[in-house]
Amino acid sequence: MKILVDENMPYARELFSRLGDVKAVPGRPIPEQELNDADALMVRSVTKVNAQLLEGKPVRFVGTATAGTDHVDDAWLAQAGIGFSAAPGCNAIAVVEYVFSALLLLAERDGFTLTDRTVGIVGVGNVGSRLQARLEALGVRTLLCDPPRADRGDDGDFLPLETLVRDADILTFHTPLFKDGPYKTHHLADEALIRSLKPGAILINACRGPVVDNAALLARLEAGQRLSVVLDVWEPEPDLNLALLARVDIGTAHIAGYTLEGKARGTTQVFEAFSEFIGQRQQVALDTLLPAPAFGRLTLHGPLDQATLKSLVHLVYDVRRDDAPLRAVAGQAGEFDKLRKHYQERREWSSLYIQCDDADAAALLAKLGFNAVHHPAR
Ligand SMILES: NC(=O)C1=CN([C@@H]2O[C@H](COP(=O)(O)OP(=O)(O)OC[C@H]3O[C@@H](n4cnc5c(N)ncnc54)[C@H](O)[C@@H]3O)[C@@H](O)[C@H]2O)C=CC1
Ligand SMILES: O=C(O)C(=O)[C@H](O)COP(=O)(O)O
Repeated sequence: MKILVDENMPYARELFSRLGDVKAVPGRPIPEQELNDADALMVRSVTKVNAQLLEGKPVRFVGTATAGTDHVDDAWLAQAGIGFSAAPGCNAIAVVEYVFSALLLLAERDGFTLTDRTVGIVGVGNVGSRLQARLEALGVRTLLCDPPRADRGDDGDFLPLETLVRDADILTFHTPLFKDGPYKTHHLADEALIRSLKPGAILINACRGPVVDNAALLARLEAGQRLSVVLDVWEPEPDLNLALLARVDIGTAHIAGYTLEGKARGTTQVFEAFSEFIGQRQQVALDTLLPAPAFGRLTLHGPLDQATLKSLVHLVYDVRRDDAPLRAVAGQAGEFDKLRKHYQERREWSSLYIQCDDADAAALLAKLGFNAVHHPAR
């Protein structure tokens, strides 16, 4: 059995070779001749999976090691009898930590305290709900918008998008990309929405580029609207608008979800789904795959304030590490994808073991997702 895997999928060769012959290939563009004798295809978000790619090919299963599935025509796969699995939630923690890294940076630069700000979260799924939990643990007020969940009667105080636009100081988008339908998210942040944001607001998009109308955003920034912007995703990718990149406060190459843990979870989730699909069910413990992190352990003396939290967060991941390289190469053919392919290892906060002599600091850091314990000073 031949299993084609995207070369940007850590641990794929190691895992899938338990089930068949593995060939690693680029995802954009994917070498289509490799599909002529492939039984299974494991992709990431850069590969469009549809009839045009797979009609008449022997592929019986497609896995995508991603949370988003807008690159996959799952309705066509279903009618063609091709099995399909995504990796919901695999990189949600990574995206949350990206957002925190950006917010703590802007807070220090602009001299504000996060607990004095209200954060509007649009899309309260795997990413949005974890972001809400961590912000609330820190004492930050959140406002939530998720019409599909509200319509399903899920627990939660879901508000109309207009309320978030009116009341939030920070508006962050974590929805799928729906091009149409009752919950359409394409250009959800349009000119009118952007214009209505509070003066000095922060707009974050770490879901899919077209959820924010990039041309309208650029026009508002060029018109002098007081707005800070964090963009991890662009309209379009990989050929983002250079004028927009020059105007945003933080700009990165669609790497918010790129922790090693997040990517490894993506690979293991599709591996487990495929093993089940072929009747050879296997499960993988993530910690058997991951290497030891660069920072093992540290001691925190005294209480946790915002500046200390920023130091800890940025010790693990500082978003500037990804902003500068994008600005350096944007506009050069192939460089956006190269940044993503050769991504420097990044870990999650849980990889940092922190001994705190202050019990409240330990409890808060643990709630935020660090591996923190209280260890009284002697
Ligand atoms: N930048 C990156 O590296 C990453 C980007 N993503 C993107 O972020 C999206 C969200 O990720 P997850 O939270 O894991 O997905 P999820 O599917 O768990 O959550 C999405 C939430 O958005 C809600 N939603 C759908 N339509 C909406 C609308 N019109 N208005 C408001 N809410 C709406 C859904 O009901 C759901 O609760 C993914 O679909 C993916 O496109 C995800 C991971 C990494
Ligand atoms: O999971 C998702 O959805 C994402 O956006 C991924 O983090 C994107 O990574 P690639 O699949 O494009 O490598």
